Amino acid sequence: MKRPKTEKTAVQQRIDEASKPGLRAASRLLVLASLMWPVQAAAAAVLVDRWANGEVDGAFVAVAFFILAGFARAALDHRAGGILFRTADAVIAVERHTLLSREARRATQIVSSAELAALVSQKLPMLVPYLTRFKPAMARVRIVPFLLLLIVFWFSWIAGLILLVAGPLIPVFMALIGIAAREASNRQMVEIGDMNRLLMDRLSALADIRLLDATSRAEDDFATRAEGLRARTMAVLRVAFLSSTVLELFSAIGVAMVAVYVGFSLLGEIPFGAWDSGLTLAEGVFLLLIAPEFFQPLRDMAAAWHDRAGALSVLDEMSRLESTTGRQIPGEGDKAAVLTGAAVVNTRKVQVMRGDQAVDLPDLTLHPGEAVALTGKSGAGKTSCLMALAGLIPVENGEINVAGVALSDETADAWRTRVAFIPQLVHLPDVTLRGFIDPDETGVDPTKALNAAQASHVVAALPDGLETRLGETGAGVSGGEARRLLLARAIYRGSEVIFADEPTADLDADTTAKLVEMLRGLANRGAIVLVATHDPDVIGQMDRSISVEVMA
Ligand SMILES: Nc1ncnc2c1ncn2[C@@H]1O[C@H](COP(=O)(O)OP(=O)(O)OP(=O)(O)O)[C@@H](O)[C@H]1O
Repeated sequence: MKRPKTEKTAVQQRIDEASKPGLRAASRLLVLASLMWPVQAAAAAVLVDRWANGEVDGAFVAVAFFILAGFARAALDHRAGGILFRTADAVIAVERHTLLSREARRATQIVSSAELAALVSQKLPMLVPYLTRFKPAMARVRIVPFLLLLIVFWFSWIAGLILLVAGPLIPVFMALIGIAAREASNRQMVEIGDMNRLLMDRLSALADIRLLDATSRAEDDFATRAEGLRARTMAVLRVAFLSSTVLELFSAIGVAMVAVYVGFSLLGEIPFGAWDSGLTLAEGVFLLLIAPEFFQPLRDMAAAWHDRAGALSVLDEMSRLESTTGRQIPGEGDKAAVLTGAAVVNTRKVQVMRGDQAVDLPDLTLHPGEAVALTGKSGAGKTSCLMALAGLIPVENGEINVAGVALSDETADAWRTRVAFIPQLVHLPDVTLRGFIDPDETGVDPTKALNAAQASHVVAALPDGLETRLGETGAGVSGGEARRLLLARAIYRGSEVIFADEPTADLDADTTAKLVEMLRGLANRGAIVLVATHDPDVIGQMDRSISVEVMA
């Protein structure tokens, strides 16, 4: 009865499918390359035989065969290697893109960004040795040893029998070791993710750690984690070394036994084993050269065995992530057909989910040219409302209409091109300020927009002005300055709709007044300006206000 195979996950099936043509082509070339060795072995055997008999006839032909087959083997290996690496790179590029675009669209993140970074940058590349070493080694194991066994049996049933007994022991032991390898790799993968999460967490809290005088505790945490990772990595290496040792042992015993048989047979001590009168010198040399090659595909497979275990752990993690469904940000995060309607915004009985909490949004209609304040108690749902209107969180119930169409997966991308969203906490990418304000590289001077957003002095204070790199590794700017830079970008790009979340928080009265004047100016020029705020002065200067109420 056939044993049921372990179900392949969707990720595994997709990767198998995508890598199949490349792997198939490369495996054919590799099998062909392996079969060059019997040609070389035959040429070497003829050469030794002629030399022992003092004949030179045909020696040059044998040498030529040996060299030509060697070149053919190297060329085939080289070509196969190229195909394999190109295939693996392409598969990983697609998987990385799929993974990042899916996780970027999640409304609620299910893994930390540190774990995701570890998966994308450290774990995904572990599929390369799986695709370039393990898979082709498996393909060769299925063909080459059997063909070589046939050849060996043709000359001697004893040599054939030795290989037949020693060969299968290797896969049996590898399968046993494989279980341990899989578990060790799983534990190592978890540890890599945990280490990255701890690193990100502690780095983002460096100032707090110093303030709380907890530096040595943080160091101890790291030391413990690093020790854990070291132990897990050593466990993987132990399994890898153990598998290599087992394999080397069996292949050495197999080759030695063939050598002993050939030696004694040539000395006439073992008169049986060959099909007729006994082995000739050429046949003996040929068998001696073939025996190690019989084990070579098995050795390659064993050397790549822990690559398989590592890759399967990565595939498991990818499958778990892929099978966890959840709410998604609407749209594809891609370019989309333009929405032609006037930028009127309208909501009806909209409810959004924030974590497990349902947040009800007020029914509202916004027209171009309006400056509106969004008010409400802290936690009432002002930020949620702005995000929903900008198409940054999905709608659970009700409907949002924008530019004459329902805000949906199909329309969200196009809508967002018309919207500028200014959050409370701005994440600045690691690009120059010029690149940040002008991502499409239009080359138009951003000075006017920066002046309008009260941000010109921010630029003046930066070491390289507009060419200063921002973001994590660049020059820092304050929260209020970052929001003004984002406003400058909205002005520069001519955004028709501006959703600003407490844009005047942390600003002095003078800057607040100028900023509000600027926002009013944008509305006067036809933009929709919706500002979430607690500031009564700001509320007073808007055309009207809409209140977000906490539902009972
Ligand atoms: N990422 C999140 N995950 C889970 N719950 C959230 C999340 N963001 C907000 N919430 C919850 O949703 C509710 C609305 O939050 P929201 O930030 O929209 O309120 P807000 O009116 O903007 O508050 P504030 O004036 O303090 O900024 C709050 O109860 C909040 O705890």
